[in-house]
Amino acid sequence: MSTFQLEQTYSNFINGEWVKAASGKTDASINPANRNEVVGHVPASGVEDLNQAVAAAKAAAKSWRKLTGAERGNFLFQAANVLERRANEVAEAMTREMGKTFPEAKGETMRGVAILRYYAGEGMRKTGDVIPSTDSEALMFTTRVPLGVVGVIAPWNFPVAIPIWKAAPALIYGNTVVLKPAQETAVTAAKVLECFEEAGLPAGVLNLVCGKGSVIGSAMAEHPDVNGITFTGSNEVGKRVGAAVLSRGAKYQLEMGGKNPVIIAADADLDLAVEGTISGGLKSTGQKCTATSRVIIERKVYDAFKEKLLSKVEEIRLGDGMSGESWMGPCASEGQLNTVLSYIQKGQDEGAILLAGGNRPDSPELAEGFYVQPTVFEGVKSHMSIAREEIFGPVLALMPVDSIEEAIELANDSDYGLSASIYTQNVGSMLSFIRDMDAGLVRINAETAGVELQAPFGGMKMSSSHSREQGQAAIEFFTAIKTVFVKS
Ligand SMILES: NC(=O)C1=CN([C@@H]2O[C@H](COP(=O)(O)OP(=O)(O)OC[C@H]3O[C@@H](n4cnc5c(N)ncnc54)[C@H](O)[C@@H]3O)[C@@H](O)[C@H]2O)C=CC1
Ligand SMILES: O=C(O)CCC(=O)C(=O)O
Repeated sequence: MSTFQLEQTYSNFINGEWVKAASGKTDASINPANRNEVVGHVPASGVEDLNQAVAAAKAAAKSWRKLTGAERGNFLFQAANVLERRANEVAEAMTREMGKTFPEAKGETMRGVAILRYYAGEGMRKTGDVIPSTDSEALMFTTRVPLGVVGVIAPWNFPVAIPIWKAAPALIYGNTVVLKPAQETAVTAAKVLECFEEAGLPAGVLNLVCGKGSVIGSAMAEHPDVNGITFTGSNEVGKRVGAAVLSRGAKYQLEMGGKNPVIIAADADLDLAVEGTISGGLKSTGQKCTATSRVIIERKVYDAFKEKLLSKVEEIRLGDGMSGESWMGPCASEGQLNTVLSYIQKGQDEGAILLAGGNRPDSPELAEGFYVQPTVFEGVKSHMSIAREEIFGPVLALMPVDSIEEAIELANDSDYGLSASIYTQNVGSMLSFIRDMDAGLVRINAETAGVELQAPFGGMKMSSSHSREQGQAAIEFFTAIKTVFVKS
């Protein structure tokens, strides 16, 4: 049972208190499934609100870093328990704010719970190594220290999992945090913060400041007291954030776009491959950085695969994510819908052939939502915009090839390198793909999307700053190594 209530007014969470933006201004967060529904009112904060949050985080850092990892872990375990208890409410906020279906939103919320428990346990694990010194009377070892205050700039597409997979490792390794969520999903972020509050996290350790990216995000990147920034979002903004943080000598981590390919080999299990292509490309309305967008098919099975794919795409039910009938919800915002529609138009203008979808649905009950039909193109050439640029929508581009070598070459013909998958039964093809595919995640007989919280996540080329998030890899960003030499 969800206790979520519409049209509440939310505040920033600074130094353990819920406070309005100093200007008193708010933005309405609306439901992309029905633009007339106001999900909640969220603060439209200014730089002075951010400054207060950073000051609170800086003050709290002194005592937070002195706690043992186990003590910090206990707070994360408590937050996980509260989030688990409130999972329906948080998931409903997410579905209403950004449109993904309720089962997907619930799954993501439970992933947040699992991430919190995973990092709670990290508080008890080793943080250094003993290294033999050339001096027989000395002890030399490494230890790790927190960065200090970490700024989290999060997107709207995973409004629970991404803030948690950034904030939880930051906290367990002794940092304090200021979270700037995407304004589109600030209600969901406030719900997550309520869970930490209920868990009794000390004041100032985790703060929330909602507002425009161009105001709060960029001020955070430039703030002299923010020692590290972890960002997920577009390439354009990511590069700007990275440059601003680098110029003042702080640390940054960027996770950005993808143009993820799936290769369908002639020996693939085609039913499995169709299922993985649809799930990888169209779940969450294609709004995942790991979403499948290029479908590279060996010519021998091109027609058979296409036919099976199109018949499954036709069965997809669009609708409000809160309805059990819906398989695919709307785009997260009107801006995102317009971006997707403009790519569909560009695809046609550049000569690709539309096989399915391509428009907004015509049913009257979907007219007030930001819906677009699941869309499939063929005749897509590598130079076309729909083969090169991240669309972040439910659009698949089919591309035939004559061999696995050509498939891998085409798959690598991209500025991005986040995730890639191949469907094949042949061990040789699997090994070539693992070796030659330039992507941070390579997946065999599995869809491109869906990362596991205990494994490193990140991309090659333009997809990331070459760092990795999640799993034990997170310690590399959220701490600095100290080499200690001791002699009596
Ligand atoms: N890699 C991923 O998971 C994501 C990729 N995207 C890509 O980005 C495109 C645009 O989506 P947006 O929401 O506009 O992404 P965005 O990059 O503008 O937003 C991501 C985060 O950055 C903040 N931000 C915006 N401008 C900023 C600035 N100047 N300085 C610091 N922070 C700033 C936003 O408020 C949000 O919290 C999508 O179509 C998609 O291609 C978007 C969201 C997630
Ligand atoms: O595929 C996933 O589970 C994660 C995707 C992701 O990190 C993103 O879209 O930002």
